[in-house]
Formats: sequence, structure tokens, C-alpha cells
Amino acid sequence: MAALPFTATASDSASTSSGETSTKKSLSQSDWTLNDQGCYVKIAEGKGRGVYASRVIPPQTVIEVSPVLLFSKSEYEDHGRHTILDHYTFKWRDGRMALALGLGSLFNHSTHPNVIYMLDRAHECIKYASARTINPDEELCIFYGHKLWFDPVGIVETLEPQLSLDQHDQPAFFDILAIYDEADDTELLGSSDPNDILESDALPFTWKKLQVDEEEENMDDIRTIQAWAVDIPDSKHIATIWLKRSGLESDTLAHLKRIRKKDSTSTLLLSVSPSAPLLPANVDIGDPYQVLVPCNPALTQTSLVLKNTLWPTVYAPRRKWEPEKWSIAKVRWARNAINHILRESNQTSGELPVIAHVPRPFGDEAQLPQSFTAKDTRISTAHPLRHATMNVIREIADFRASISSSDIAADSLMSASPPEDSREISCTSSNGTNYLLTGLTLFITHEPCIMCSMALLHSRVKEVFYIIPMPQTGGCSGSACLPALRGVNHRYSIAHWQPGELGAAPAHLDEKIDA
Ligand SMILES: C[S@@+](CC[C@H](N)C(=O)[O-])C[C@H]1O[C@@H](n2cnc3c(N)ncnc32)[C@H](O)[C@@H]1O
Repeated sequence: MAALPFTATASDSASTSSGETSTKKSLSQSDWTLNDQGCYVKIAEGKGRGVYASRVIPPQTVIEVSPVLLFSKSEYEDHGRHTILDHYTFKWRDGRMALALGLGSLFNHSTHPNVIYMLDRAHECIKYASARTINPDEELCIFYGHKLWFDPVGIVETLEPQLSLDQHDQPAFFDILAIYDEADDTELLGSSDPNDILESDALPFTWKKLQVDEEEENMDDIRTIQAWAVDIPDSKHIATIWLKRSGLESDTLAHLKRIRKKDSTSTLLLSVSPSAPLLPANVDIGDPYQVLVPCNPALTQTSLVLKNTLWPTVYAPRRKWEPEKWSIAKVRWARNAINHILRESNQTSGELPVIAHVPRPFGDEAQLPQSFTAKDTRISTAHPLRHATMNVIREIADFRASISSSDIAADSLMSASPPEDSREISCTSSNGTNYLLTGLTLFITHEPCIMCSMALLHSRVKEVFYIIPMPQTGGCSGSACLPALRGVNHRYSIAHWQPGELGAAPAHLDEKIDA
């Protein structure tokens, strides 16, 4: 205590916690600092003490590591919460209450924090890091959550009429925005081998079961689409490179065999394009014509027999949209994505706090060269369709469009002069890549609305993870479940990230607002 340039008495502490300035000696900026990053403490007007930077702190710099003092739940209930500690402690994840030592308890609150923090349960400490560049003499603030026990000053309250309180939260504590590190993961997941597969009840999210009656075991139930086909009198044409790469609207037709043989005629499936595909003039075949083909693979043997009468169909008893097994490494990948949207939703000044994020796919990074994140911009653009999901899909579309035109030309279904060289074929699109989100996962703070859920379906997204359900407007099980609708030609998996996994959820939206 003697080394500190001020004297803190019990009464001093009580008054500063309510925002008054009452320390005995000067706490104004001086040439001393309190930690390695050069932070110092001074009075922040109307807030009591605050932590300040004495020099530039680059983004993602660890500013402070504060050990915590832990109180059992009963000890805290019986004693702590009746004292000044109630202004400083917060919920540790196992129900205990924690007091950060060092500078950790002196960061004031802001809705636009420049500091984020991570709970390190293994080492019983909290790490504080800069969220962006912090300038000399700038106050360092964290985000306490949405339920404050004091009147905040210095807060630019942005348009947040959509905020509502989470009734499950306890008032008067920091609603910590927990960002877990690996040690935490290991403890949570009970294993350190990243390849271990987790049981479904050990996952930090729950899959929504799609209520789909998909058996299609009566001819009347089989859903069909019109596709273009062409009869090939001479089977040698089938071997030509050009015909091999035709009919590549593959995600729509991938569940069907390419060739149907009936009597002596072979028929080649081409596409589901609105107009007849162009056939090369130099190949001696007839005109394309339309046939009705099944929309989906056969899930049962009965359905297979029926569907084969229309067109030879793939037998795929496992539903395509059923979730896969998840390893610890994959859960870490997902948790990183969740942490990312949580952080970003904290920085949505003036916009609805909805963030959508499509990371590079786990184990198949080559499929997407970078990840994409978008926020909701309907307030700033005064455009009602600029939802976060629509924005992220659009970003990916723009990115794909920016890929070299030669690749696109190579991918076109019916090029006027088909390549004869197999090296050219190697750069054509692989199965399903004509769609924007094939094989990709969307992480989003709030359950997407019906419009966005449909856009995700059209984009052929693989799975959607959301944190906050939107029971009145959600299209992923809230008010409707788009991928479970009869008649849609794609389904995706839906998972709800368990709120208990998070120290704090992102800001709630009014349930009537589309996310
Ligand atoms: C964890 S303490 C932060 C350090 C505190 N300022 C001090 O001097 O000890 C939390 C208290 O700081 C004050 N505080 C934090 N952020 C504030 C803000 N934006 N506006 C007003 N008071 C704030 C409140 O009195 C709150 O109870």
C-alpha cells in the first residue's frame, strides 16, 4: 500500500464506487504507471477511478492479467453481497463469485469497450486485452452487460431500443463477456485429444430436430422437378470429355445417376436450366427434352423403387442434413466463431446488434479462402433488407464474383467450344460449388428471420448456429422452420448454442424484430 500514491480507506472506496470523487490524494495523471503496459489510474469524471493508457497500446495486446479471489456461493450470499464487493464481483462460471485483483476491478463500463477480457479458469485469473488501438490518456473500458446498477456516464447510447433484459441473468454483477481459452475448453470438454468425438450431450449446442416427413413412399408423395435430358444413340458420345462435364448443376441433380439406359437407348441428364441447354454442333445427337425427375435421393428401399421408375436415383438412407459427429477440435473451431460474433455484436454502434459470420470450413479450409463477417445495416442504410445474414451472403457472392472470369468461363455449363483438354476440366466447379454457401456454416447471434432462412436455403448453407432464439420471427424453428418445409429442395442443420455456455449473451432484440 505504501507504494501507491493514494490512500484508499473503506469510506473512500464506498464513495468511488458510486461515482464520486473523494480520494485523499491526487489520482490525476502522473508519471507513474501500474503495470507493464503503462496503465495508470485516475479519476474518471462521474465514475470514480478508471484505468488509463499512458502510451499507444496496439490491438490485441494483453494489458493486464488479474488473479481472482473466489467466494463460494453461500459465503457471497451471506456476506459479500451486502458489502461494497457487490459493485466489483461477478459470476464465475461454476456459481462462485470472483473479485479481480490488480487493475482488473477498476475498468469502468462502456457500451463501446476498447478492452475485452477472457476468463482463465485453469489459472484462476482474467486476462484483459485491447480490442483496438488505444491512444495515450484514453480510458480503458470493458462492457459490463446490459443490466447496470448505476447511471452510466460517458456512454453514447446508440439506437438500442431493441435491447431487453435477459430475465435469467442476475442483476448487479458484471455480465461477463466470456471468451474462453483453450485451457477452459479442455476443462469443459473433459479431454485434451482434439480428435476425440464428443457425445451429443457434451456439445455446447443442441441440434434442432427437423420435423420432416420425407419418406416419399407413395408415388403421389414423390417430389419432382423438370430436368433437361438428351437421348444418345451412340454410346461413344458419352465418353467424350464434353458430355462428361455437361449437366453440372450438380447440387440439384447430384442425387440422380447421370445416365438412364432403357432398351437400347441411353439418356443423359443435362440440367434444370429454364431454357434448353445448347448442345455442341459437332456431336450427332438429338434435341434435348424435359423429363420429370425426383427432387431428393431415396431414403428407403420402397422410395428407391418408386423413384427409379422416374429416373435412376441414389439411395442415401442417412439424411443429408443430419448433423455429423463433432470432435473437440471442431467444437473449438465453432467456439472461436461464436466468440467472434459475440465480440463483434458488442461493436455494432447505431445498428441492431446482429452479427453473421461464415468461417472457413473446419478441415476443408481450401473451400473458402477467407472467412466473412457482416453486421446488420438496416438502420444506417435505411434499407429494410440489409439483415446481417443477407449482408454476409452478399459479401460472399461479391467475393465469388470477383474470382477470375476465366474460372467462371470454365465453369459455364454449355460453353460454345467445349474444352477437349482434361487439364481445363480440372478447374471446373466441383459438386455443388455453383451455390454460394455449399458446405459452409453460418454462425449468427440471433436466429435468422424467415427471409434470411430462405436465403440460406437458396444458398445451400450446410448448417446454421444461432445464440438467441427469435420465437416470433425466426425462420429456423422460431415461428417457422424453413429447411423443414415440404417442397424445399435443400435442407440444412440448425443448432442452438446453449446460453449457459456463455458468460453473457449478445444484446437481445425485441422478439418482433426480424433478425
Ligand atoms: C468495478 S467498479 C469500477 C471502478 C470504480 N470506478 C472505482 O472507482 O472503484 C464499478 C463501479 O464503477 C462505477 N462505474 C463504472 N463504469 C461507469 C460508468 N460508465 N458511468 C458511471 N459509473 C461507472 C460504478 O459506480 C460501478 O459501481
